[in-house]
Amino acid sequence: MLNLPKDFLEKMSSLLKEDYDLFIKSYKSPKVQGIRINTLKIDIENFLNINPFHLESIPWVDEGFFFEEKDKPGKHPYHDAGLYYIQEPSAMTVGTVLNPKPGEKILDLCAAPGGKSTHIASRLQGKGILVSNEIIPSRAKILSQNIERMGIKNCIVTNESPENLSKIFKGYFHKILVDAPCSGEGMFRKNPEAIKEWNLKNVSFCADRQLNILNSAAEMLMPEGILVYSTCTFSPEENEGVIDKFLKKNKNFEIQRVNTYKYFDNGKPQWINSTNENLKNTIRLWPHKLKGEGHYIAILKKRDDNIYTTRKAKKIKPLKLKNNLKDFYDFCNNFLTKTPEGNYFLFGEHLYISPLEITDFTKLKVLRPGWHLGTFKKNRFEPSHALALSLKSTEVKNTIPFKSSSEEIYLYLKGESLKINAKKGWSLVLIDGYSIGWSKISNNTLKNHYPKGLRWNV
Ligand SMILES: C[S@@+](CC[C@H](N)C(=O)[O-])C[C@H]1O[C@@H](n2cnc3c(N)ncnc32)[C@H](O)[C@@H]1O
Repeated sequence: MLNLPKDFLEKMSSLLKEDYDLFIKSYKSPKVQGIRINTLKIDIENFLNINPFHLESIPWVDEGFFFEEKDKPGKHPYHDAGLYYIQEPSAMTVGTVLNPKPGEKILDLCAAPGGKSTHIASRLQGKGILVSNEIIPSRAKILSQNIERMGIKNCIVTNESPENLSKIFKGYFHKILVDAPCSGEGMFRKNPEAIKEWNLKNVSFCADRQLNILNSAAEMLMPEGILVYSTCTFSPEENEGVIDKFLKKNKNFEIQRVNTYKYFDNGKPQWINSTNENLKNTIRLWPHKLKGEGHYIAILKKRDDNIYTTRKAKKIKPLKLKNNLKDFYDFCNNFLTKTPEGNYFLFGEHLYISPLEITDFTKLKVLRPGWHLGTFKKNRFEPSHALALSLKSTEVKNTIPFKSSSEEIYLYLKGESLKINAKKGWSLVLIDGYSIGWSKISNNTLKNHYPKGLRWNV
């Protein structure tokens, strides 16, 4: 049994009353774990046909499945191929509640390590724009790697404060997710480290910070836009309390009912002595009521009051470096069945396609300005790992198909060269038909282009 703080236990006992014993009992059961199928790469039925794990459907998320501890999906090559994302089952609810639709412009304001962003991207199905932002640089890097691993093309990764972002993107987004930094009470079972950082002072610090983040988010939403707020904590101050304060200041927002599922609980206005009965239309997920950890989710809708207009942004500039593009076109003609098209954008020697119609990145810290296609080297173009992971086998001329049961796939992931009888040039390595990385063939040898930092060393 975890060593939970006394103040926390007293507070939960006074809030939960007769449910308290059940709640405490939930800390004796093991944490629940899930994978979410990346439908950008594989549909659910096809995944279930090749599934090597012991999976059970998560009833409230179409793409979600519980797995068993012994499965270790993080250590299977399918993970490296981006066929799924390991995500806590309650956390998967947030992407479902946001309900992204292809073509929408969506901001994930507190995005690292990327669970919800990768869910949003899979629902966008490559259409629309996702801006994934993370304020902490090291975490933003991990976010960017996860966006790459999942083969996402239409995402920009930024490393900014919500306040700075709001200066650039006024009234720009259809939907914004604020998955706020919180006191993490709902994750004590999954991440016991969070227990050490918990105290009542921190709860109130988190609540103030959450309100500031929400206020910045509100400015970036277009009229009729949807703002989803979520936390992984139980504390009413950080949940109903933050929403109540936000609504008092932002009169042009209203709560929208979250579709409930039989194991979800409703928000508790009585816990913050609020008269706003609409807070009951927000939801709480409890570890003693479902197979998942603690979460809180609210949907806020912005009324059309015409006070915000989309900022006039600079349009994408066409590329001037025609010679350099020739190497890219040569690569596409030789090795792809179709040239990727869109707003080409050069970031140093790196070629991207930006999903944004604006390029005013000068005032923003941008880690990934869009779909990374590759790098211009001397007299040649080298395709990127991001391009490999986003391509389907039918989109390239040459493939090296390995089975997940083969020895070769493990040798490839370890970065080894292999003797192989295949056509000269760039070839996409596949695992059971799904892209996992590049190789270059010459003299019947596969030169390994799996990124050095990702190679397996076991
Ligand atoms: C709950 S986590 C996000 C988890 C993520 N949405 C996911 O599903 O993988 C909250 C994130 O907010 C970031 N954060 C911390 N302070 C912040 C601030 N002042 N403004 C915005 N984000 C902040 C944290 O670094 C953290 O990565």
